[in-house]
Amino acid sequence: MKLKELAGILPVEGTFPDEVETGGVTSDSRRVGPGDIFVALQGTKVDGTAYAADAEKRGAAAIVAGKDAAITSDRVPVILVDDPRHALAMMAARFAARQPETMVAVTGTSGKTSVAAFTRQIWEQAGLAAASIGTTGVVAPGRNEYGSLTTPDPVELHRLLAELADAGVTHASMEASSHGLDQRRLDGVKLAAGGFTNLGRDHMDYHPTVEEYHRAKLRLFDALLPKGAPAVIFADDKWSAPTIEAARVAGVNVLTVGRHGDFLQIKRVEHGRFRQQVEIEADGVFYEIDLPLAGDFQVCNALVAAGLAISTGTPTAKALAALEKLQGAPGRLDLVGTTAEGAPVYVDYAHKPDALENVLASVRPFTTGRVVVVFGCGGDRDRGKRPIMGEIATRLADVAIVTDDNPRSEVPKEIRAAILAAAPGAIEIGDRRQAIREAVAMLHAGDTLIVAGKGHEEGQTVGAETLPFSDHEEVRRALKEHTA
Ligand SMILES: CC(=O)N[C@H]1[C@@H](OP(=O)(O)OP(=O)(O)OC[C@H]2O[C@@H](n3ccc(=O)[nH]c3=O)[C@H](O)[C@@H]2O)O[C@H](CO)[C@@H](O)[C@@H]1O[C@H](C)C(=O)N[C@@H](C)C(=O)N[C@H](CCC(=O)O)C(=O)O
Ligand SMILES: Nc1ncnc2c1ncn2[C@@H]1O[C@H](COP(=O)(O)OP(=O)(O)OP(=O)(O)O)[C@@H](O)[C@H]1O
Ligand SMILES: N[C@H](CCC[C@H](N)C(=O)O)C(=O)O
Ligand SMILES: [Mg+2]
Repeated sequence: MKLKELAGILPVEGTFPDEVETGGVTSDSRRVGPGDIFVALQGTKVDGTAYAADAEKRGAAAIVAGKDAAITSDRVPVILVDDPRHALAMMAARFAARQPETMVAVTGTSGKTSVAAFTRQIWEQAGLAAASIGTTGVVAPGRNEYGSLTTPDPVELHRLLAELADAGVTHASMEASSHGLDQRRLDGVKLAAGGFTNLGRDHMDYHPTVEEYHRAKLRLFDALLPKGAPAVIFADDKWSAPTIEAARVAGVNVLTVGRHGDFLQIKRVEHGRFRQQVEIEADGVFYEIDLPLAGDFQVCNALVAAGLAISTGTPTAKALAALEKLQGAPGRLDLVGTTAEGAPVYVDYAHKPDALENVLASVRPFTTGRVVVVFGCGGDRDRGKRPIMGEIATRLADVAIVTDDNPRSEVPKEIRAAILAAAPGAIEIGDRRQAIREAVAMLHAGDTLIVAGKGHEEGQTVGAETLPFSDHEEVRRALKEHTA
């Protein structure tokens, strides 16, 4: 592609020789090949402008950087723009030039992975070639692979979307993380609809205030969705009202779901350990749904997913009927087994306060005995959430066991101490395997155990090393020992 064809994204018209030919775009100098455009980003760790010379040496055809960058070159054009991350994403979209026709994105503190997976499953049941992209990776026909970020970097994302389109995928759902939205990773993706689940404390090590965190999430509605596009918003969260308000101001078509929802309204829920009965009203028609998932929050996720599918063309009755066959996303209130006396053991991904609060509250209605929780907090992550999660665990569980969850470079005992400071009566067992074993061993009939924080993860990161570790496997092993 000629550099001048990128006018509109880059201010190149008339400034550079027409013959500058470009082959692709990257923000990583180490990946620059001859003819690529290198975009120098101001990162959170290093300043990408420091690598411009390196990129030039590797054959970059042009360098793009922020307005205040001090880069000069005698050999290649240096183009300064207001927002280099946006320019990177838009160029990546232009080079890829294709994506699945119908794409939706969901944001919120909790529930994104579940909603993305559920939307894909509803489409699949409607006979469509569908994909989902998020924390648990990419799932598409004949493809199921793990990825490292919830919202991939734009160059990788647009490459992936082109691959999916080439493979015949017509519908794709993806997670829009606040980092992804803030860093413009989704810019250039043509979205047909957007979803919002909830907002709570998360990533306070990245976003200075919760308002700025909310602002980042709102980019989905005011910067990415076209005017008039459906915005499916869960109506029962404490952040629903400001979200609905902001989405209306942005000019998108707000469709609310939940107990206070207008588009899909929950009339009644009967909670069970393995499934729940839900009555929904949509456009004056009542639907009885036998949802094969536990946890009130899964009703929210299922409805946001149904809303996204319906608003992008799946008939309401079909989308709601599909909810009866949903499979939970791996590690999200995932029933691994029961003790001989019938006490269920779930593996869950709650690693932030609101998620922990929700998951513990959601098992209470069907727990006649004690709610037992095993959890920890990750190292090198938001330290402020530790006492908050300690308080939640002791308030909502009858037995709280504090253990390790990816201590990374921190001293594990100090992380545990920060949780325990707000968790009087909690039991401390640093070794996660032992913690799970002891929790399973103490279960009686009527109890429920939740092993929270790791969900689908398959490792425990201690220092710089990630040791293989799976909560699923540990629970299975402990259940076997317990019943032997
Ligand atoms: C804090 C954060 O979000 N960082 C992301 C960000 O990196 P950065 O721009 O800060 O990178 P940096 O290391 O400071 O480097 C600056 C620039 O110099 C370039 N560079 C660097 C070295 C070199 O030799 N040459 C060179 O060109 C880098 O490629 C980069 O463009 O942009 C990169 C490309 O998109 C991401 O890979 C990277 O994610 C890191 C790995 C990460 O851990 N991110 C997490 C926190 C994250 O994004 N999580 C969210 C939410 C998770 C959830 O709650 O579900 C997610 O979407 O996954
Ligand atoms: N709608 C919801 N409301 C509150 N908590 C939820 C909701 N959905 C899921 N959770 C809790 O959050 C955990 C993570 O769910 P999920 O992976 O679907 O969310 P996510 O937004 O993708 O999270 P992450 O940002 O960590 O990837 C679940 O295991 C559960 O504990
Ligand atoms: N995407 C999140 C996941 C955290 C999961 C939890 N197990 C932890 O390690 O804190 C992060 O990397 O911060
Ligand atoms: Mg996720």
